[in-house]
Amino acid sequence: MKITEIVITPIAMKDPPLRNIQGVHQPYALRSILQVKTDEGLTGLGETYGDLAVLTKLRQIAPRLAGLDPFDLNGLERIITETLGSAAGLATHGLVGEASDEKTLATVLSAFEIPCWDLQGKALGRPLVELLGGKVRDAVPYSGYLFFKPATHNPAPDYEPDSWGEAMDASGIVAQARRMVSEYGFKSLKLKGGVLPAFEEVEVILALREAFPDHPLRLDPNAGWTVDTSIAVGRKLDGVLEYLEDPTATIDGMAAVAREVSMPLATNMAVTAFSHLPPSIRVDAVQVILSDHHFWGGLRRSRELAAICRTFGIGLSMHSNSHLGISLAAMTHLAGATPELTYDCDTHYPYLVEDVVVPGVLNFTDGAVKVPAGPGLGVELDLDSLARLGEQYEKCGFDTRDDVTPMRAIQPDWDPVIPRW
Ligand SMILES: O=C([O-])C(=O)C[C@H](O)[C@@H](O)C(=O)[O-]
Ligand SMILES: [Mg+2]
Repeated sequence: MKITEIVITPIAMKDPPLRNIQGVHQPYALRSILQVKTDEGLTGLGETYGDLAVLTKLRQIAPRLAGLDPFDLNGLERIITETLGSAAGLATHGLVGEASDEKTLATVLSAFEIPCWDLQGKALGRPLVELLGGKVRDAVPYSGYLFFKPATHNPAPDYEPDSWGEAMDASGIVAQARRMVSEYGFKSLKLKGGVLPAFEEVEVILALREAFPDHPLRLDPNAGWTVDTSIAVGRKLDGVLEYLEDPTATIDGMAAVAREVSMPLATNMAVTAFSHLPPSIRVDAVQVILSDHHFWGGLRRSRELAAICRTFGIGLSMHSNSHLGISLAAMTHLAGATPELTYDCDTHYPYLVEDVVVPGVLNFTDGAVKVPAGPGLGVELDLDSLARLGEQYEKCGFDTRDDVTPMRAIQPDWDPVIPRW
């Protein structure tokens, strides 16, 4: 089997005004959808970031992959490494740690690796989970991801406001959690923090604890706090949190907090590449790593990360950014075959109102998504939806994720400073 053509379609999907330390989500989230076509008539699907900097790199690589066998993942990596060379780091939105050449290569590799896996599965007539060693679980549990949010974007886009309404205080977040739990059955809850002053977020967590006595809870202010604030919050939430995620920036900062608090510290900001592991392990900076195949280099690399975590006694969870069904399918196959992944994975999927995959395969039951049974990723591309979301991209008026500018429309003097509290 040989790759003959790669079609890359940037798309924009409606996204609610979700708040975080940087500001607020734009009215559309951007993704790139990949169709890798072969001489055998099979098409492998992929999904990654839609930011122009990523898209440009994908377009640079795509023509060079003509003739490659989708089973040759080492060959894929070689072509990408040779083409990008010592590529300057991709600009990122600041919520997944520092940009670096290592992460640029890992991001681009992952974007093309997933469609190759999809092709391998399709060629063999086997679901991807079987190519990764077989199922260790039939369904992958996800956590309910809670966000502070205003009711509408400002200015409001020309589509119906999202159905989640405003959630800027404890009662709004508890109501959001109730809907997440009743509609999706989530068994754990994660609050995106860094929005209110730290001790107000503590009160929101305590309200969640009261409303959901048995749900493991997580709080993630995306490095919005100083070391001292993080320690004070950690002490106050002793026995309440399953883990505290990225309270403060840097490996040294996390290590200083970890020495003083009882709960595990988790990260998708301080340790986001293999080169971060030795310095982090040396000082026991983090006890849980949120893997993300989109920037850790794909599924093979994610499994290598899992092995390192197992070796060093580090827990493994999974990070998400706003994503569509192709990414959810890849996350579910990976988690379905990775025994080290013992924490419920993150997902933004409940906030999605439009997708490029044909509905029916990816459903949440009791908070979990069944590992798709069809060949490869087990999801089918809906070409009409792809075209519509592609048109939406052309019209949306931006080509890069930016949470700061829309926040300044709400608060003109907004400064996304870290740490804030
Ligand atoms: O765990 C995290 O840090 C994230 O999920 C990063 C995301 O970008 C989140 O902050 C968001 O969607 O605003
Ligand atoms: Mg995080």
